[in-house]
Amino acid sequence: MTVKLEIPVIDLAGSDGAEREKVCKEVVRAAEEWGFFQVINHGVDESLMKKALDVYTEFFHSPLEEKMKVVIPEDSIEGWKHPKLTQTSDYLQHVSSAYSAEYVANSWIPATPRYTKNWPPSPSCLRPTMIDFVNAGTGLHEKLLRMMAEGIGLESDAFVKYFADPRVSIRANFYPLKTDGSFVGSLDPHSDISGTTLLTDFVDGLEVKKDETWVRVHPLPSGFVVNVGDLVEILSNGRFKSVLHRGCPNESKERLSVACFYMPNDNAVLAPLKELLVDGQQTKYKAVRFDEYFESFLANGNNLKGRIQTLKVED
Ligand SMILES: O=C(O)CCC(=O)C(=O)O
Ligand SMILES: [Fe+2]
Repeated sequence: MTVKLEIPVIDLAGSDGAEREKVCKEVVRAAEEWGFFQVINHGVDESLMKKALDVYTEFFHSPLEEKMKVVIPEDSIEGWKHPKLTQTSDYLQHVSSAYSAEYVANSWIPATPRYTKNWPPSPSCLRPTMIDFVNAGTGLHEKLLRMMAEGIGLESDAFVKYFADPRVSIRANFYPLKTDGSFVGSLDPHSDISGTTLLTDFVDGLEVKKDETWVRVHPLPSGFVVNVGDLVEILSNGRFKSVLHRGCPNESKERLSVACFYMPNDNAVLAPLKELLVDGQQTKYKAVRFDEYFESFLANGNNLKGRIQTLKVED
């Protein structure tokens, strides 16, 4: 008999009351064993999640001239990119070689001119929707990081304190339904550069590496798919896993995924938490400043787990 593997589903309904300790342990187990899980009853309004998918669906279906207004400029990674219809700048070359689906990526927090200038102007409800969405998403990221810390016996803010003045980015990936001869990209295997990532996605297509197999995720309509990013792997000294995953088109439906990345500010220095280096535990990662880690991502791309390997301390 083959056992069908599924990423864990965690109900957060009791997580602010008497059940908190139990739910924290479930989050910890999922972050250790899978690096991926789904959460339900997470407190983010389901209609806001649906609206976020709707505004991006409208964006991807808008005429080329509309999308070209926010095409990724030469010196940036923020904006819209289509692997066949847009140029790839030198700056983006390494990153985009591993990424071949049509996408739009923007940082929404902080809302400084560096980022706001390439926010899609249409549809007109995209900006207000996404501002609400990233604020709600930020609350959930913080909550999950607190639960991970509490679940391993640390102070609740042991992880979140590294994310003061965070950068919160959205990457919407579009996988149209393949009709004969038409181009449909996919997102090559990668780990995320974030602390944590929340994925909103109602159609199957995400696949997660578990040991040596690719496991397909079946997203629950009102749930978020959560994954541990490289930065939480580093902070937890490898206890929580930032695992490879890939985005595939669906065989019978158009598919859209909206990833919300929770990242620290540029100056944050990430290293395994001192509280975890007890009882002979050695540090497994070198300290790195977030802007430098991000630059290494731009310079080397997402070549599987290559990026985080550069920080590994030899045994
Ligand atoms: O589209 C997907 O299923 C994966 C999205 C993803 O992993 C990302 O945007 O980082
Ligand atoms: Fe990802």
